[in-house]
Amino acid sequence: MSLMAPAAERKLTGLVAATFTPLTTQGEINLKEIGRYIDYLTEKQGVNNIFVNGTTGESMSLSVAERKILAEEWCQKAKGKMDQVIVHVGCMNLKDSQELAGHAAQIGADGIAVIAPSFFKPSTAEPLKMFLHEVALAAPTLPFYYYHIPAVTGVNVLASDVLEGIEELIPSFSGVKFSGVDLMDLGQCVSYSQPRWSVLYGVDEQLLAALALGAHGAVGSDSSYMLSCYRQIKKRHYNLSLPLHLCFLLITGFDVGVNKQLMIELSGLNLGPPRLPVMPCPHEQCLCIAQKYHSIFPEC
Ligand SMILES: CC(=O)N[C@@H]([C@@H](O)[C@H](O)[C@H](O)CO)[C@@H](O)CC(=O)C(=O)O
Repeated sequence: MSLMAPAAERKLTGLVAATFTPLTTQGEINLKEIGRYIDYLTEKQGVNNIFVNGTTGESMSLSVAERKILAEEWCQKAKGKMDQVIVHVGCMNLKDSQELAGHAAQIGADGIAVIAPSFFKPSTAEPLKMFLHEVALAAPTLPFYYYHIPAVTGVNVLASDVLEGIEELIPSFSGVKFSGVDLMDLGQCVSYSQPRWSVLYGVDEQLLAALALGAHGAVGSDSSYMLSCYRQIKKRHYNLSLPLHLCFLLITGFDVGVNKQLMIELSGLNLGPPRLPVMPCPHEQCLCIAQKYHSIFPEC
């Protein structure tokens, strides 16, 4: 019997790694690498919490069946090694999202996150909250996080408007993964946040500002390979190196393909290529980014 309190009683804080989805060179999901990935995160990066099948994990390019198999493998391999596994279950339609939410509950996930559907977009907070409510009903006891990422979804509804009154609609509501750049909206979310909620920031380039505004932690792809580095930065007061590194990445053209390749270079994991339409990173560009990374963080 586990002595750990149920996830609903464990507030999610700190740096949560958004994981990449390992694929084979033929583009099929590669379950074999997940155990090694978890060990790399716990042993080399000191990661305790993961966020799977999100943007970094290319969830929207995966089938529902693939997402289920992956979520199951992440949860199984994380047992006894990670504190919490949050599974992103948002899809373009309600039925698939509900199916994945119910599945996440069955496989012992510690929480679910849901993105706004972005083909038929909600134009105000109300229909979005109704959508989130319907998904939450499929897994009513699992901590529920709203995943706000307006630059990707094109859903320009303030996260703070979504949060207002949501605890009455979704009793399992546990916070927001805020991947927007509007720090005023983030601040509003923090001030509206209930004691057991987590406001987790997701734009790594602005993480320091978000923490200053009271965010309780972060969910980011960079935590997969930079967490040990963040600790060095904290120790040595290199506060500016982090945005510097990330800004360099952005200038050189940063997307999931580049990010995945950088993770492969730094971790040695076999993560394979991204799935179309995301293109793999040209080898030269990746070497150049890895070199820059090592020049800014020689000790990492
Ligand atoms: C659009 C995107 O991929 N954003 C990343 C960031 O960590 C991002 O890679 C970083 O800020 C560098 O731009 C995360 O917010 C994504 C994330 O947490 C997820 O996988 O769901």
